[in-house]
Amino acid sequence: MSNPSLMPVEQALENMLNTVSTITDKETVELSEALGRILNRPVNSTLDVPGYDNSAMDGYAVRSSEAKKGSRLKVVGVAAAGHPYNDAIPENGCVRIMTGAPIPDSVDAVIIQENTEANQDKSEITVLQNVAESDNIRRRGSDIALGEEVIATGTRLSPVDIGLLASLGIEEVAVYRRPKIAVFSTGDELVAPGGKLKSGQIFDSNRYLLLAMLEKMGVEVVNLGRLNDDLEAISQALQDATQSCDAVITSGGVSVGDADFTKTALEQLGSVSFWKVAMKPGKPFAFGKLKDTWFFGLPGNPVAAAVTMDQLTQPVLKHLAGEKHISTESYQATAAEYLKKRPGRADFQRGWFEQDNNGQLKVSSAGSQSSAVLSTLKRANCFIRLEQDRGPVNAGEEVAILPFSSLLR
Ligand SMILES: Nc1nc2c(c(=O)[nH]1)N[C@H]1C(S)=C(S)[C@@H](COP(=O)(O)OP(=O)(O)OC[C@H]3O[C@@H](n4cnc5c(N)ncnc54)[C@H](O)[C@@H]3O)O[C@H]1N2
Ligand code: MOO
Repeated sequence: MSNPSLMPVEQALENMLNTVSTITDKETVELSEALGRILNRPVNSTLDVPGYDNSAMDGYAVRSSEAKKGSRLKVVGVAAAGHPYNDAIPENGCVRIMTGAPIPDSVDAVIIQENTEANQDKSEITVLQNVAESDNIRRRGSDIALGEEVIATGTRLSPVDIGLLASLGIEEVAVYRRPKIAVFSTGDELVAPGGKLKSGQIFDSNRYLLLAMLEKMGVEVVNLGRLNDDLEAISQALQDATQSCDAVITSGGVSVGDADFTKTALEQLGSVSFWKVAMKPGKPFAFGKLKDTWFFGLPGNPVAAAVTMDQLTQPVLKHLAGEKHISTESYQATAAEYLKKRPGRADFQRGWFEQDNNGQLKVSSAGSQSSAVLSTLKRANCFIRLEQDRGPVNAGEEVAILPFSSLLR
């Protein structure tokens, strides 16, 4: 059933991830510039968080042994966030305390305001309920302890990470240099958007799609434009890209047609590790190297270019960029309809999934699965991932769905 000249998707990914090594250069960036950057070494806390025992509630700081139901305590002072109470507290005394305020010495609990009754001038309270030691106290270091690792190497910094770093007072972080990735498209028929189409011409959509996906990845992009189906021009562009780029991504010209020169150019100048993957769309994907620059030859059909960028190239570029913990979200969903599928290649069908009234995930086809039809990629919110050797899917069968990654949204 399988075509031996096509490499299974998992093997293609493994091959690339084992071949490509992570960038070694690092740099220091300020916190305000760090969003989406990848941490080059772990961040350990230089503080205890919280930095001191403090109150979780508005109420009264008390000695739990004295604050028994019915007992009366004298209010000897006030502690608020930013305004600690530093004096001694006499026997059967307590301190009015606000949320976030440091816990004064010699008390061990906070009784919430609702469990007390204050006299007219609020100089005394009556305890309405017992309180136990440590009640309503947020202990020093209970969130993060001094020295604890808070963010691991290889983490792509999220807004939450940025907030966490700020809470620790960290203003600079060590990150990997961003990879520099060149993109060009090939095809005599291609016209840049804004131009005028002559007979037999189409607009170059792939380059814009790929550049946008790369921008979302946070890499440095180099737009090398559109090239004619010309071996010399393509060879020159590939050589130019090796001067300064970590990787070059092309679209088109990797199939078997008379004008498919990209792969030929790479074979002459560098080396092709593999060509043709058992996936649909995306079969004529090529991977190789040109001097120190990695090469990803994506197919020309727009959906095949998008799928191979998302499913094959993205994980490898993340690895190149230093990102660890690269995972793909995948769920089981019930096929709402019959899905065509032939054994031989793993399908990444464009689907639309949603939850039905019972909370069950249902998925249906987004329409045409032709790799030339970009509009159904727009109408989809997931890929329906069907294994290489399986046949069609009947309505009601369970299938794997991959909700679109941030690159496609
Ligand atoms: N005899 C065979 N023919 C084809 C095979 C095959 O195995 N045997 N594979 C098919 C598959 S699968 C795909 S996908 C395409 C990929 O071909 P290429 O990568 O060589 O791409 P082109 O031939 O240059 O173009 C294919 C198609 O895509 C359009 N295109 C190209 N670049 C762009 C762009 N930047 N923006 C928008 N559209 C683009 C191009 O006009 C063609 O229509 O080959 C099949 N053929
Ligand atoms: O990559 Mo092609 O899509 O399978 O037409």
